[in-house]
Amino acid sequence: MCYLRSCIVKAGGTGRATQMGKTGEETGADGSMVSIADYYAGKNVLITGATGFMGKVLVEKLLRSCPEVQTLYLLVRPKAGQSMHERVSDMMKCKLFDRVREDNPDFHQKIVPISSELTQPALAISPEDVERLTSCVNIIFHCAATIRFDEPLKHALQLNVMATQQLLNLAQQMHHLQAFIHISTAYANCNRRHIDEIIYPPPVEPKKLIDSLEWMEDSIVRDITPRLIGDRPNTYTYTKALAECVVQRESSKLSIGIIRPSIVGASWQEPFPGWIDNFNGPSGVFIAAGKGILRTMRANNDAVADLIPVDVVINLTLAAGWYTAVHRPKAALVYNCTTGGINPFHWGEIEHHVMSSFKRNPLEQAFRRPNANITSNYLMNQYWILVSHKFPALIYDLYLRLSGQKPQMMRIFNRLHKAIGLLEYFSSQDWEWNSENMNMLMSHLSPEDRKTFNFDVRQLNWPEYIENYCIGTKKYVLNEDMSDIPAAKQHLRKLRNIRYTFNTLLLVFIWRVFIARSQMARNIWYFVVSLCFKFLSYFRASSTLTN
Ligand SMILES: CCCCCCCC/C=C\CCCCCCCC(=O)SCCNC(=O)CCNC(=O)[C@H](O)C(C)(C)COP(=O)(O)OP(=O)(O)OC[C@H]1O[C@@H](n2cnc3c(N)ncnc32)[C@H](O)[C@@H]1OP(=O)(O)O
Ligand SMILES: NC(=O)C1=CN([C@@H]2O[C@H](COP(=O)(O)OP(=O)(O)OC[C@H]3O[C@@H](n4cnc5c(N)ncnc54)[C@H](OP(=O)(O)O)[C@@H]3O)[C@@H](O)[C@H]2O)C=CC1
Repeated sequence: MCYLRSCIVKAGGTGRATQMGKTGEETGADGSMVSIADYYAGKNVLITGATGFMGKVLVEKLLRSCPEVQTLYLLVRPKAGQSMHERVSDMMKCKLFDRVREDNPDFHQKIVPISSELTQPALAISPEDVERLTSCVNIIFHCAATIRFDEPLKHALQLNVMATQQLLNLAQQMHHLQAFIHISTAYANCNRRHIDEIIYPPPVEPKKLIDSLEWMEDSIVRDITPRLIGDRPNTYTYTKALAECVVQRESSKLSIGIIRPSIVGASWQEPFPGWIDNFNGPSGVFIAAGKGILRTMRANNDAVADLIPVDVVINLTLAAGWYTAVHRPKAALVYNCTTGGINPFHWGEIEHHVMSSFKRNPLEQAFRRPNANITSNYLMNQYWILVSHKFPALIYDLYLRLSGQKPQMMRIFNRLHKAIGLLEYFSSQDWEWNSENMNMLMSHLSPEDRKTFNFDVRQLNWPEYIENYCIGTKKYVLNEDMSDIPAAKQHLRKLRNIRYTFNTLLLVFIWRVFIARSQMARNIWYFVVSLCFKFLSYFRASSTLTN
């Protein structure tokens, strides 16, 4: 991590290294503010994290709604045996880009991948590429991050904090840079209940932490991590808070905007409703519930579920890029991008709508009928984990073993428990975010831009959104076909019949055991049977009389 320390020292030591590019294009010929699409026309944009969930949506929206944009430079690394070019070309083939492809089949010509590994010295960008970027980039969107909650602290620090610092260093060498937009998270300060659009003092001086961790063995870092992160739940929120501080320190040299989305979910409207491509956050929980695997989770029914659709976040991000470049605010502007204070929806309501949506549009080959319940009671949750997760998993694994297959259900449940254990912190409490800057930004948009770059979540209809979200997980995450819904419904009916049969057999068994042992149980049984007989004979007699 030696080079990382040097880059932070370097950044702190340099004077005003960058002359923020002047364009003279901020206002139209008549003195009015340029529209967002007009602003991006002819601009060169640098994007990190473009292969990720939000990065892809950002690239798509820029190409579709700002068709005159000059070039998108994407910092990408080779991964899983695929070269950077193969990765970008695969990305552009994905369904998300269908609308752009229709409008402009040659859109790929605007995309230039740049090889970069963000955890390496100088971001591992070649000198030629550095030259190219510093001479032409006008705006940077920094989306790359590790969003894993269980990331070892050193790695989270390298990617979320140090890579951000290195990118800021690069930004300062850019001759025509007008805005640097950093994607943070609304939970960077989740140790507070009320969160304003300001950058709070960091939990620790980032440079000091880097210096101290540099010489430490990974095992020691692991041991002291809980002490370091203190009242934050994971290394992710901790390092994102440090990153904000690092970004803010450059705000005298660069025009900076910081976007803080809450829990980013499937798209609301654009490019089509329900687009989602991963298991992160609530998506994995929805899928596990839809497959009938997840039956119980700790969450507060009445706590606000601060989900925000990905297209809303991206529209706000592009608008913030425009505003930052045009207005050049003196201090970094923070935009809390949340729904809770504007159009609240609660975890209890989410549970209800997710369940009813998966009943209407079931997933294929469900393990059990979808029926998940959330509870804030720890003991209750543990009870249901035992009865509804572990017991069925044991039985199913026994069945797999007996039929000569490898048992797998217990392993799946263990992973599920680990994942939901990490999410429960966020579903068991609520936060209040101030969103004045989001409102301020909206008030600066022309009516046309407000439509094209819509981030007005007051219009969001939650039940409809959740329905499209669930369908999106089915279609785009699990690649299931909607035409298979009748078969999936048939499968659910089969599962219901199996359950009824199993329950009946269990009841008869328990009763038989009970009856064999107790005279009182036998008496009750005869009494109930004779009552039924009497009722039946009365019913038959009265129906004969009426006829
Ligand atoms: C009825 C409903 C009721 C609702 C109740 C409430 C629900 C919601 C609750 C609360 C949501 C709150 C969320 C707060 C958010 C904060 C906001 C942000 O700022 S950041 C974003 C958040 N970040 C994360 O969500 C990362 C969380 N994930 C992780 O940290 C790790 O993934 C973890 C620890 C959960 C699991 O790690 P591993 O190493 O065990 O597993 P791995 O490799 O990540 O994935 C597991 C399996 O999933 C597949 N998988 C993962 N992503 C995939 C993809 N995109 N496509 C296909 N498969 C994928 C993988 O291939 C793997 O499957 P194979 O075992 O290999 O078969
Ligand atoms: N998803 C959410 O709910 C929320 C996300 N955010 C923030 O939004 C941003 C984007 O999140 P999201 O799109 O969901 O995350 P993803 O995990 O989907 O994407 C992360 C991106 O970062 C890139 N990346 C990671 N490590 C490196 C590396 N070493 N070198 C180069 N690139 C790297 C990934 O590239 P590769 O494909 O090569 O791995 C990928 O493109 C993050 O900053 C996150 O903190 C904020 C709030 C909520």
